[in-house]
Amino acid sequence: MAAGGSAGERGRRAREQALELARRSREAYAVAARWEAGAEAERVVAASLVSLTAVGWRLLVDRHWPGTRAANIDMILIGPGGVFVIDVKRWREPPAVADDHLTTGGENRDGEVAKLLAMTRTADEQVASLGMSPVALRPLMVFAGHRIDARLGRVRLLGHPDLVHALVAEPKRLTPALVGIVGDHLAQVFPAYDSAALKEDAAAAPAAPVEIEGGALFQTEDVEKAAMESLLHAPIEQWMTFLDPDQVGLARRDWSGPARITGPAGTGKTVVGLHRAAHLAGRSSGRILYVTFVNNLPRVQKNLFARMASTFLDRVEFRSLHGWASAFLAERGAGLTLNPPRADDAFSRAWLTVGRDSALAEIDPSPGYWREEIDHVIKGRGLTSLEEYRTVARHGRRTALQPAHREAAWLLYEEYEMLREARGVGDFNDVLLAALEELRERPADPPYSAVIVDEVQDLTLIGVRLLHALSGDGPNGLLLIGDGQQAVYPGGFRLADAGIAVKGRGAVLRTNYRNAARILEAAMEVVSDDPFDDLDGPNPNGRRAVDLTYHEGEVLRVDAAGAEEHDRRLVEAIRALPERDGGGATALADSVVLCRSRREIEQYHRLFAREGIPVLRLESYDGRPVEAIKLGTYRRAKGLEFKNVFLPHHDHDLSPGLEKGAGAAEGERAELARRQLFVAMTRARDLLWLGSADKIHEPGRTADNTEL
Ligand SMILES: Nc1ncnc2c1ncn2[C@@H]1O[C@H](COP(=O)(O)OP(=O)(O)OP(=O)(O)O)[C@@H](O)[C@H]1O
Repeated sequence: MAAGGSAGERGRRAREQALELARRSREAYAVAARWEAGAEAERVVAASLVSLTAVGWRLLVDRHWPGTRAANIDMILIGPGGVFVIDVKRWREPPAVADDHLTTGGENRDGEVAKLLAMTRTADEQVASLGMSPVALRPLMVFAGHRIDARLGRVRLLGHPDLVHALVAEPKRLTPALVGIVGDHLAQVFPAYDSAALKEDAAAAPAAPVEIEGGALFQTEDVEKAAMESLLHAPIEQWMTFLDPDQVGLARRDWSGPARITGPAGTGKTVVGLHRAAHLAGRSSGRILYVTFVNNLPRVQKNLFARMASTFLDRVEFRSLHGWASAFLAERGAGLTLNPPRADDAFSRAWLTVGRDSALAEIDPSPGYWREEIDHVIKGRGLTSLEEYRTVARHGRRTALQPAHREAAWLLYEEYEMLREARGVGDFNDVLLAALEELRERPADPPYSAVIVDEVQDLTLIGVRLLHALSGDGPNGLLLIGDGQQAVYPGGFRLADAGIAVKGRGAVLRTNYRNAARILEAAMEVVSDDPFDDLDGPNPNGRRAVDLTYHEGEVLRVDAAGAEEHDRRLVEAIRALPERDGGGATALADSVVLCRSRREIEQYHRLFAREGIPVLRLESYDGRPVEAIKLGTYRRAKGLEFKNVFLPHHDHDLSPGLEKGAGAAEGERAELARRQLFVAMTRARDLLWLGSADKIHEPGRTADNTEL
């Protein structure tokens, strides 16, 4: 069901709200008449805002600006749509916005914008102490007697006829109780200059309704339309406005150089990253790059950001690392033909020629292990000579290599490079290497004022170097967010290898806001014995201290006698979702089936098609609700979350045979498989369905694990 009830119900509520506002506007006009003896136009502005108090808003008028001797803030408006710091302007000539400047009658008025922004920053401090993010606080310039609806950076500019419906249309951020709490707090810290000037509640004023000269304060139909629009949007989630004190502190902190945020799964790292992007966008006019490894995540993050801080949407670029690097190279006219299948083919040939029968087979006879060695260790670290490779610490790779193995691996790498170049194609690492070279020769223009990297643990060293080259070491320039326990690619590095120093600029989040306790416990069980690497060193203990925010949840384990029964029970469980969700018809929208391989995905896609269950592949998912079950790989699910998560054959890669008596390389593979499963399990908020079958159809391993 769409947000806010049925269409008929929404329409009725929107109409009621508009009529109530129109009725109250007459009373408000009378109140404003006593407050503002000045011009008619100003009285109308005041009356428009006072009338909003009839539908849950609170108005503070003529407040003292703390920290100044005599300055005042015209008004502060607190309501369902957030908090607005208001400056009322009575200009003879209409306001105009062009090229990021405010003018009137050809005169520049940027100084007044700067003053309003400075006032807003004081209010930012105050709301932050309540755990409220500055994204919910907006500077608003209202123009008496003129029409305008524009933005200038963070500042919204509205003419009085556009005022009421623009505010009513704002998505819902604050509940009535929160309007009260925030209003009381702000009333205290911004004391009234002359409290007798205007009663905050127009209803309490003993004024008789009067007819307003020149007609109504606003068009009732416009307000009705705006109220409808607001009701159509789902209310903004709580974390988009309120954070815990640690999170607010991190989002607003001033860092003198590169910084780093870590924390176990679901502790709000991305939430902080998004709020920080908004905070930085509000403080400078530069562009901000928000980058992550997985391809579809930027779309999801962009949509979240659009809901929580639409004002800054055009200032923050959400990109995947490879997407950004490819576009950057294309922009510079640097020709590199990215062709992963042909690069794979070059690798297969190289393996057959110099790998398969070499010393490498003693360690691991499967080419996949060595492809990863090249992708993540040799090329991924930008090594250029065997000498370098001989001594490099292969963080995160558990298998020790003798000199003969390193020599053989290097030979394989050189053969691969030769064959790849002969084909005239590049792989994903080549894109990053070329972008880094290009950037070192000709820096980005204009440069980014900040680069925020999410899920940094999935990047190769070259990827991190590239982003560091983009951001530099300046204050608040680079923020690395991630969690080594969720690394789903082998081979790591230390920040020192990338030349990045974060000493004294690191923080750890510890409160899990996502998973129900049972789900987190089941996930932790999988990795509790595995040490993991976090960019600044090894972490010996897989079981980490996490505070939980309590909510109900369930882990459903299904042990089927065979693959057929397993799949039948999976389909049954998916069909039972609406009932579980109390008859809700949108259960599929917040549910996902995650698989270990692409082949398994194809298999389940066919099954769901046969069963008439609508499917949306994660490649096409952008975070907006669609009434279809999502389907994707564990890796593709990085950074996402769903109410219900189904993991068919979840334990297939964890069979004890794989760990016991097997070589170190297989042990390493099993550890990686456990970590990937951990990531998949921690995507679930309320329901985690874990399927296993005694005799299953072997879906096979994909040779290519790349998820780009
Ligand atoms: N302050 C908060 N109040 C309420 N909910 C919150 C808060 N912070 C985060 N959340 C919730 O927790 C969820 C997880 O947050 P987020 O995705 O930022 O975690 P994460 O640490 O990046 O997770 P992961 O590393 O597993 O991807 C969010 O989607 C949000 O619903």
